[in-house]
Amino acid sequence: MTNPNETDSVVRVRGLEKRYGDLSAVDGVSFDIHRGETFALLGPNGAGKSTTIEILEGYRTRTAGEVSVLGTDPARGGLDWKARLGIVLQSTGETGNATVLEQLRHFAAFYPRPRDVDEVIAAVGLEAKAKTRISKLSGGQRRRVDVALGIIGRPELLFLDEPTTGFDPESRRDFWTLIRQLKSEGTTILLTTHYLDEAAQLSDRAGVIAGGRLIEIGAIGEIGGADARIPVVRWRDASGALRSERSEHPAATVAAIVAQQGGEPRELEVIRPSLEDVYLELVRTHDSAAASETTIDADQTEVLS
Ligand SMILES: Nc1ncnc2c1ncn2[C@@H]1O[C@H](COP(=O)(O)OP(=O)(O)OP(=O)(O)O)[C@@H](O)[C@H]1O
Repeated sequence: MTNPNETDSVVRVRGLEKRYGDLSAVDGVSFDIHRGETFALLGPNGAGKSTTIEILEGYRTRTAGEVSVLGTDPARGGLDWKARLGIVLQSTGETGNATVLEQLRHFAAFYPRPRDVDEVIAAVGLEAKAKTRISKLSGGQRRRVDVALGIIGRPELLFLDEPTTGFDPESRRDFWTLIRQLKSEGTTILLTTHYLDEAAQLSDRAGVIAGGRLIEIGAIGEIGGADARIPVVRWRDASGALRSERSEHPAATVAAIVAQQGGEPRELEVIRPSLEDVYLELVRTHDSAAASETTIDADQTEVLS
């Protein structure tokens, strides 16, 4: 059956592969991003996130697979297509002699329907630095310039590759407000981040990529499956041993422990696994499966040789 949303896919990726020599950096990845949604691509260092994003942005060629971004193959995207994208690359690129205001005005002129430069400067919290040279800004402030440049063209699709690296906690919260505002205006967003709380706060859906493969995809609250979010009750029992039990009815479990121990259990806590807990478990399971596959391969090589 066809996915009813499939026709509304802003990004459509099927069987994407990227090899660097012998290394398979992206290995058969498929996913869609629907209009207006925020999709997080999560995964450990070297998983293949930036490679995937840069292929979608038209910055990297692919080895195999089909890709469509705003209805166009990025390998053949022209200037009109590029003007519909907003891109915040992983590395901080802006170091020039221009001031924040000059740089934004300069870039705004490339787009047919740019946002108001002063509004963008305010949105990224750089009013006090508008007339400062970018080379004199702190790392976190330069990152805000990157974000400002990414949104100045009023993009339909915004790529954010680790956008808040180097932000202080308050700036991250301000950034989240900005992203929510862009989302409410209908912007489709592809986000990569190592801050799982950020992904949980901002995204509608997420894909987890490890070793170049998509190991999980789904609604942000359902990643890892329903069981992954079952609360865990932890306590220290009468012998001093640390115990834990997953329970869909944690209050009843706690009551049973109290009854059994005849009093307040020591160090009692009820934890609802966060996206970070679920993500770490997924990646750990993937790593141990990949390690045992390697062992099996090595064993077979021995038998065959
Ligand atoms: N230009 C390149 N030439 C060779 N190998 C590369 C190149 N770019 C990336 N790789 C390799 O491809 C794999 C995927 O890299 P990629 O940058 O896509 O990972 P990532 O998921 O974005 O990681 P991070 O979270 O560290 O940014 C890594 O093993 C990396 O070393």
